[in-house]
Amino acid sequence: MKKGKLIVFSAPSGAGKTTLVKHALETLENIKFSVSCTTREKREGEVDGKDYYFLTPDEFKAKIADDKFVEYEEVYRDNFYGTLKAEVDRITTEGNSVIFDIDVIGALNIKRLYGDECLTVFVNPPSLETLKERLISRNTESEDKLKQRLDKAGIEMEKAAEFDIILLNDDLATAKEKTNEIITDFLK
Ligand SMILES: Nc1nc2c(ncn2[C@@H]2O[C@H](COP(=O)(O)OP(=O)(O)O)[C@@H](O)[C@H]2O)c(=O)[nH]1
Ligand SMILES: Nc1ncnc2c1ncn2[C@@H]1O[C@H](COP(=O)(O)OP(=O)(O)O)[C@@H](O)[C@H]1O
Repeated sequence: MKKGKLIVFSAPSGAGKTTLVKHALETLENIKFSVSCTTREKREGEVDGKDYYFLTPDEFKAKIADDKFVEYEEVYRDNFYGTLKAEVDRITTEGNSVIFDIDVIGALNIKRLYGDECLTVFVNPPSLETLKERLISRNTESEDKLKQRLDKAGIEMEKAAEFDIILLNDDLATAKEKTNEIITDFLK
């Protein structure tokens, strides 16, 4: 059986990567989502084991000590996020490809580990102003968390050139179409 490949979507918070990754998962075959571990609080509508594995900081640290992660990061102050080795192995050995929604540093680390078997896609918002509007309209973050995410966005956008592909998410329908085209081409 052909082993699956890895497709990593990354972007500043609010750029739309979760929306685009969900669309790809709903409309394309043979790709599965790499469910990450996180210590952040569950948002309304999120499901443990589907959106994330929600862990306590102690549970997360135990997994670090047991060397269970391909990569992990302290993404925003006090919050850990990480990709489990077992998650990637399970999906690829089934013959499926893995799609990730992870931060910029994590994405570039995965690329370094998997090379040509991995495609990195940076989702670019049309502007920082639009990014802010999208984050406010998503209505998931407190004032303090919103600021953390916007502060980090500028630094993340400087890393865009290190990705294989930069995808503009302006008109949503166009970006969804482009997302599926990029993935289909890579998996050919
Ligand atoms: N390095 C790394 N980053 C992750 C992982 N899972 C999620 N992230 C990133 O952590 C950041 C925060 O994610 P989240 O709290 O869901 O907020 P959102 O990006 O605003 O929807 C985003 O950039 C995610 O892509 C992971 O396993 N590893
Ligand atoms: N092209 C777009 N135009 C307008 N709103 C969008 C677009 N893409 C995503 N959104 C909205 O912006 C918000 C942030 O998108 P989300 O996918 O959660 O971003 P991320 O996962 O990158 O943080 C959501 O409310 C989403 O519905």
